[in-house]
Amino acid sequence: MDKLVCIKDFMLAVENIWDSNLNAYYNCGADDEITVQENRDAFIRWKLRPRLLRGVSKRSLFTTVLGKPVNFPVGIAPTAMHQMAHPEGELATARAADNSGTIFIQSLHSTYSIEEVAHAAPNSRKWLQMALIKDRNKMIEVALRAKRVGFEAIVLSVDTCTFGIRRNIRRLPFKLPAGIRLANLEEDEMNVNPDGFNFTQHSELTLDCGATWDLIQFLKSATDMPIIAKGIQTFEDAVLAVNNGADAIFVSNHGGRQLDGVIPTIDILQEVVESVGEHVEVYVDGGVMRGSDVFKAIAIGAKMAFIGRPILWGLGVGGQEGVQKVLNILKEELDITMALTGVRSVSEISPEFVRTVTQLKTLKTKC
Ligand SMILES: Cc1cc2nc3c(=O)[nH]c(=O)nc-3n(C[C@H](O)[C@H](O)[C@H](O)COP(=O)(O)O)c2cc1C
Ligand SMILES: CCCCCCC(=O)C(=O)O
Repeated sequence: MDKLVCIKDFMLAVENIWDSNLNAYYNCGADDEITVQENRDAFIRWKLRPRLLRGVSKRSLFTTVLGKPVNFPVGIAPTAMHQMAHPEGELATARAADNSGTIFIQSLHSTYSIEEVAHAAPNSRKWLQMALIKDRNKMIEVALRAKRVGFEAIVLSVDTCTFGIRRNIRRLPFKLPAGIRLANLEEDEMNVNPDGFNFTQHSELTLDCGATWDLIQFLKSATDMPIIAKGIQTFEDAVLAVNNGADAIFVSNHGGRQLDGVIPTIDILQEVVESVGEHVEVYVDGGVMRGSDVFKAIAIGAKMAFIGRPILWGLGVGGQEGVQKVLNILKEELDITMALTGVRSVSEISPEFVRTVTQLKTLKTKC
């Protein structure tokens, strides 16, 4: 792993480790995968404005999220079925998050249970991702189990009432490797009938396209846990989520896996921060691959940036060590970006440090 010095190196390395099945599932996006690419391209359009000679020999990446500390503002977004990437699956991911001092969002569709993850990383910060499943009793039961073992919050994925069309996994078609089970959902169709697994069928059977905003208040009252609305892509929905009780907003397009052709997340962030940022924290994910991407997200107003695929690439390359290295790379890159832009702490990162290419063209300067 010594030769892997940036996140892109991990992305390329894992291609030779995973078979076509895993490469297709983990890396796919929806339809033409335009949004997958544009999430990345949009970061490139945002440019940095470094300020110089500002005495930055001592720097701190420490921040707080939902009132508690993290060592740096990069967390692990929920991604399903980590055991396909590495035998230690979510146990390795949670331990890496713990060692790095950041948050792990465990997917409801994980291959180790919430209790197993809590046991592996008892003192770490953990949130549980909840899907829009039809069975409300199950939703509450799993959330309360998570609360009992120390999960702090529920991340409700409001963008997934069905799965987007992921052509590459249809073409194969994707097959679940033997022995992979959804550990939190014993009676799930996938566990009962693993050979017949098919994403479209699975979403029709288990997910609820009838869900509405009152689900946030329902989940909050039933669990008495903070609810984070994940998948928000407009300021209108950010306001609705907050008015319906959301404690934080997570700007995400699911890494381009749901609706293709949407606005890249980094470009939506500003309108969401302007509409609800005074009341709740705002997080973002989608295409974050460099410490400078994290810096840009924080400058626009995010409290934290999250990463999905890079964690799976780290897991595939080297289990816990691989995930830790991915997190360390982003941490170091963010630190160097801070030094070179002239900021000493995460709280000093502000909108004055970024401009979009379009803003630069219209900018009036005077001396
Ligand atoms: C393989 C894979 C599985 C995912 N599983 C989930 C999931 O179970 N729940 C969820 O809310 N989001 C899921 N996501 C979306 C991620 O949480 C996140 O929004 C996305 O990966 C961010 O983009 P990035 O991969 O470019 O960092 C998944 C993404 C990938 C790539
Ligand atoms: C039966 C497992 C389905 C999990 C889907 C996870 C997900 O959201 C994804 O994008 O893939």
